[in-house]
Amino acid sequence: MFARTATAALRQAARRQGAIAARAFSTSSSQTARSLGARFGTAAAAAAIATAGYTIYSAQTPIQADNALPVYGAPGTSKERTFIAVKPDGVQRNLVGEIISRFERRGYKLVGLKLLVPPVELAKEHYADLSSKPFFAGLVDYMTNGRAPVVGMVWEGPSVIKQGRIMLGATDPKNSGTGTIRGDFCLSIGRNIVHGSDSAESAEKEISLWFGGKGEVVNWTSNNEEWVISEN
Ligand SMILES: Nc1ncnc2c1ncn2[C@@H]1O[C@H](COP(=O)(O)OP(=O)(O)OP(=O)(O)O)[C@@H](O)[C@H]1O
Repeated sequence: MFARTATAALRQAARRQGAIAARAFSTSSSQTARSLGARFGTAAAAAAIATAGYTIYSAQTPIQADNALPVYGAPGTSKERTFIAVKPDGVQRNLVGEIISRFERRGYKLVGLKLLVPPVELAKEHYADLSSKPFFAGLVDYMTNGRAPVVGMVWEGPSVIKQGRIMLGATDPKNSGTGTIRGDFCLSIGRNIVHGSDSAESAEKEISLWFGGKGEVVNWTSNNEEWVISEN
């Protein structure tokens, strides 16, 4: 679907510029998208498909450029960031919208979002601290076997690392309180539907690992920020 969207954007840009008659843009490869963008000029280059997990990079100027801010944000400030993932069981169970909605309604800002089947090496690196556990192989397979993708997200806001973990609930749903995501939707530790960074160090590692590509995290200003974040 993303490939079709990008292709449509390229077609539209080409028509606007009166550049080249419409052609059959049937491919979705990033290389082709980029070369089409180059051929059709700046406007068409606004849509290009990258190889990693159907991420779409916009060539338009970011809404608010903040080049000094690393992708993992600034822990301890209102620009603190955490990595939250909806695991394959959460995607299968149609809980992506519910989970996004909880973070949005709390007031946190979505600054990174992607849908992907993670490569085995990525999952192994993500869970490297669990590599000696008996469930490690099963955990990596469940995350990477492609029976459903993972939705990776970066959320930003004050105390989002700690509060994100509270919103998720205890790792084992048997111990998760009602009102938490796991407490409301899960029964088993092997199918606990979400992941959240557990410290500033984890957030830095995980955001860099999952969203390290150029432009994958977007700095932007929410119009209602002053209504959500203030010490008066
Ligand atoms: N005993 C277990 N049996 C099966 N799977 C487990 C077990 N313990 C942990 N897991 C899986 O490994 C994941 C990572 O475990 P960890 O101890 O790091 O907890 P967590 O940080 O709360 O979880 P996550 O990293 O997914 O947010 C768990 O979310 C769960 O999916």
